[in-house]
Amino acid sequence: MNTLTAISSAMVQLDEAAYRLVMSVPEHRKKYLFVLAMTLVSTYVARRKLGRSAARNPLTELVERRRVHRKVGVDAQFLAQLKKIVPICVPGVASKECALLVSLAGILIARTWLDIWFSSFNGVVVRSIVSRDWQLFTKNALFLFGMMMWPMSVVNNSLKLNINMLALAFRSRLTHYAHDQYLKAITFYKVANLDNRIQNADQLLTQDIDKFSETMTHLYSDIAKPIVDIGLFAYKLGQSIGAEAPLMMLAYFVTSGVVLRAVSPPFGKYTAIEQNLEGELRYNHSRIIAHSEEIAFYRGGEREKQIANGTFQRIKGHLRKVFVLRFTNGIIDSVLVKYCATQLAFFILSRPVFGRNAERYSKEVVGTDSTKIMEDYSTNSGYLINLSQAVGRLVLAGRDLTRFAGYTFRVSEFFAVLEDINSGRYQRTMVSTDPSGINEVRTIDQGSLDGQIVEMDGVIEFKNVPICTPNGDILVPSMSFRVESGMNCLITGPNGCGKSSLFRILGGLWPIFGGVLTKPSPRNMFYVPQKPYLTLGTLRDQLIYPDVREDATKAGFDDANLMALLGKVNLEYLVSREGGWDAVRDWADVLSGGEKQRVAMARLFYHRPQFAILDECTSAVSMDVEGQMYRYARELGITLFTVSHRPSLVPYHEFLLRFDGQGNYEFEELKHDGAFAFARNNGDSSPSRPVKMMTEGPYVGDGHDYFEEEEGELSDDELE
Ligand SMILES: Nc1ncnc2c1ncn2[C@@H]1O[C@H](COP(=O)(O)OP(=O)(O)OP(=O)(O)O)[C@@H](O)[C@H]1O
Repeated sequence: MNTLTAISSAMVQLDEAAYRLVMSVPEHRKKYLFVLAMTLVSTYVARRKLGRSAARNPLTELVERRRVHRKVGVDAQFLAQLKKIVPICVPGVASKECALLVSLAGILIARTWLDIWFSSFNGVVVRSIVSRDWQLFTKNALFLFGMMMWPMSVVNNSLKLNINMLALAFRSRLTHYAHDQYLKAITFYKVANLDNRIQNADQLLTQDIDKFSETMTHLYSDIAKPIVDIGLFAYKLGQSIGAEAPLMMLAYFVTSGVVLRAVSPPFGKYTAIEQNLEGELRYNHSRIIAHSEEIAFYRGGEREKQIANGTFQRIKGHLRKVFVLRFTNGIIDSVLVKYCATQLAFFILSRPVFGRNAERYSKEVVGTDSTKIMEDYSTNSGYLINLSQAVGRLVLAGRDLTRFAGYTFRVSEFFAVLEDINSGRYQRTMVSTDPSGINEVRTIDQGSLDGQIVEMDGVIEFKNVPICTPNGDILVPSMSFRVESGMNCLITGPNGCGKSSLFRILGGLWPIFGGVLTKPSPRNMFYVPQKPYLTLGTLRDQLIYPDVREDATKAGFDDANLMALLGKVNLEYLVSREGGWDAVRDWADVLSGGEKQRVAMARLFYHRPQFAILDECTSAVSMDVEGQMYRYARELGITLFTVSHRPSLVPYHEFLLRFDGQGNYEFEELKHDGAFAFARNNGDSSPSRPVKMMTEGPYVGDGHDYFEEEEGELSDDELE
């Protein structure tokens, strides 16, 4: 009993102290103002520092430049972005996400009801102890609580489960949407190569979408529950102490919320910068993994370390300053949201005893049973704590909202870029060469370009088509030539003259700025690059990529047919060496350079397109196997466009397209000797060749024929 009396008298004293403290605020005002002023000054200084260092750091500068007119915060732009993303997350009232949102709301209400129940239950238990009523105590503390612990436990854990499921459902919707848009046609290529607004698509597709979904779900519960709590606890408190109690508390929180909003730094913007910097570091490391062999040969570890450390240093600098900012901001938060609110709570709780109606309360409610004060104090403080926590969560949710605005900005910008690209528009920032140093942002709308594409089988024709980079830089002002099915064409020229660019235009990767390009549909054209792409999956998957096994079966290919194709590139041994067609390996590591190129050629034979673009794709293959592969391609009726500097390939081509690297080109028919005749006589079914020469611009040969000299092979002169 002594302990209980001590507790109860301590509480009364605490109340009195709180009352006196509140009453004596004018004396303390100076101290409060001093602490507040100091905190504001340090916040301001940290913000200034962060702003300055962000401007110094080149990557942040880039981010800033791109966002120069787009402040990230909780504003109209944020709402507009959210309005676009939310329908993706919740597609309709009949969706699973809507059901999860409703069930989450139900669980939140149940949780609030349990909190209310617990507050009054607690009061009764305290009273039963103070009044030494064993029966009342056992009935409540043991039996009633023993029963209620089950629903409380179930509700609390259901809340966690529902929140996780909802976040996963949002993430799933967003990820599928992003995959659909990003992996549609060749959008992923355009994001990386044509448009330069998105730097780290991988991070956006994984981490940012995940964070966005998680934050949105938590914000829903952190906003919806407090709102319900505020209504219910304010009502209960009003019933118990009087309407002025919840009103005072709410008025205080609104005021402190306004102050907090005014002094809080733009954490949303800092989150966006942080995400960009993190993406940069991840990119550094993924590059090291992808190019480990080259880096190892160069002994480039030290240099890569410098680059990675430099990026990490920028993250560290940024985070340090954000942490300091959070610290100073946290002080204001705690003082305003926690401690000042607690003072007010003490004052409110003392109202029944010290307030205007203290006498009436003492006579009518308490009477002779002073333990009633204890019960009311406990119950009311439970209500008040819940009310304060609810408001506190709501105020802090406001801060999370700015972080959420950062994720929303990144995700919505990504989706906007994907939408732009899918509707044929891309944007590039051109690095300025003029002294003003102002970089130009150029938007290119493919729909408004003059170039025209005509789809026709059996022919590839360039008619006055300029070879331009996506920047609009002209490599060849106007190009015209025609190649029909069966007429192989060899392309040569110095580095950087536009050979691959021609293919990128032909393959539809780059836009066509003018003229008319006639070509077969994409499925009748196939590209074989110098560094073959090997997919994740089995050995069979490497051969039939991008088909899957079912497609291969439908096309009449079983493992025996595939083995025959491997035979055409002398790779039959691969099946037994790697453990069968279903073996799954990291193919980029287990195959040698030449083997990779031969697998890529076998893939070409599997697809058997009308036209194939071979971009130095046999550079690592021995010449005898190379010849064998070229002959087989002709047998299959595949017309080849080959970029190569090897004269040994001349016999397999009928035309030569030479770039001079100055914007001129020459398209000429090759005259062959016996070597060519040999090649043609091996199953050549080409139609008669039109002899057509188109030369654009004043082509002046520079004496260099752009063929490498190969020992034991025919030189260009010999072929002529
Ligand atoms: N994505 C791009 N955006 C802008 N310009 C590019 C892009 N890719 C290449 N270029 C530019 O186009 C020019 C021609 O490049 P291309 O790859 O066509 O050369 P190439 O003739 O194939 O050279 P190489 O023999 O070295 O492979 C280069 O100067 C390069 O700077």
